[in-house]
Amino acid sequence: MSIEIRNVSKHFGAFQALNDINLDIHSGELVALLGPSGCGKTTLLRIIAGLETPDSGSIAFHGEDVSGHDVRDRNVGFVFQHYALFRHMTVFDNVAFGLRMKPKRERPSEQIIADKVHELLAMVQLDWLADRYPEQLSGGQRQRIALARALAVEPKILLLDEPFGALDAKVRKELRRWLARLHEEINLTSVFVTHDQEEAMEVADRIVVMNKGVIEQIGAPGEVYEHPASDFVYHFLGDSNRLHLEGGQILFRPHEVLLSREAVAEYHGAEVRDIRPLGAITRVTLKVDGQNELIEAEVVKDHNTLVGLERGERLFIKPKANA
Ligand SMILES: Nc1ncnc2c1ncn2[C@@H]1O[C@H](COP(=O)(O)OP(=O)(O)OP(=O)(O)O)[C@@H](O)[C@H]1O
Repeated sequence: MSIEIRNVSKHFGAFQALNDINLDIHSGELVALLGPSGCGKTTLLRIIAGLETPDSGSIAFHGEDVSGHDVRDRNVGFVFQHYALFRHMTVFDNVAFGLRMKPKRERPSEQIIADKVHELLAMVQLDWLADRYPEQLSGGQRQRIALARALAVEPKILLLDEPFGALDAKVRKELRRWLARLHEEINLTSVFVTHDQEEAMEVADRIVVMNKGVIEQIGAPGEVYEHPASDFVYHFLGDSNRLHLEGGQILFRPHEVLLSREAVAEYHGAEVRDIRPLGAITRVTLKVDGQNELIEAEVVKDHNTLVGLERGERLFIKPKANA
């Protein structure tokens, strides 16, 4: 099911949270809304869900205007960061909840509900936890159960608001990959809010970069990273360095740098301030002559300039030509 967002604006008092948002999300797509805190991501997600009403503009699902439809009639699933499971219910009952709440005419039999719940729990690979209570689960397990619960009513659209925000880095990574795989298996349209560019790059088919209530850029992860439409997008999508030159400046990413132990024409002399091995790469912090802003260079850990390198030594650097 596709989602068409047309000229959506939203104020909270004098504050404009969304300013004339236009966005088409294709059927089966996994789209990330990415931007800094307060840029309006959650507000847009809530408007898609029907939890919030825009001041102007419309939302259509597959061409049908749903602006006037109540949240219950939109058939969307949610997974929100703090959208807790019901504490007094087992995992099984949590996942069954949405089906049991259906009006009597549409409600499946208990047997069909049980089959469906076990199928969903198997899909999130947690069927063995069916009889547990939420407090007996880890954070990552709870998020997967929340996802199973959201999927139980077979929504055509799934909305995720920082679903992995509260988890530690390793579990987040596992869950992200798992979500991307799951998304390929069941043909859902999903919109995913995050302020973490790595999360958006890793999971999404397309990224919508937002800032101060407007969309700065829409594109595939590689596209927005390689061809940022604005300085804001460039800075938001990854670490960046600024080298001041006579009559201008160059922006470049930490990996877009050439290093040398010897002075070379067009290279800039710099003092090594810090050397951080980060696994496969090593980050070197440099103070370039004549500028106070530090530069971070990232090179493979066995790069020849790193051999025996110590703080305080001199290196020579040059941003790569395509930077
Ligand atoms: N109900 C409300 N009343 C007043 N202001 C609100 C309300 N909801 C949101 N806002 C404001 O609108 C702006 C956008 O909020 P929103 O939650 O959409 O941001 P966000 O991009 O999701 O940020 P975060 O990443 O911090 O969740 C914020 O400045 C927020 O304070």
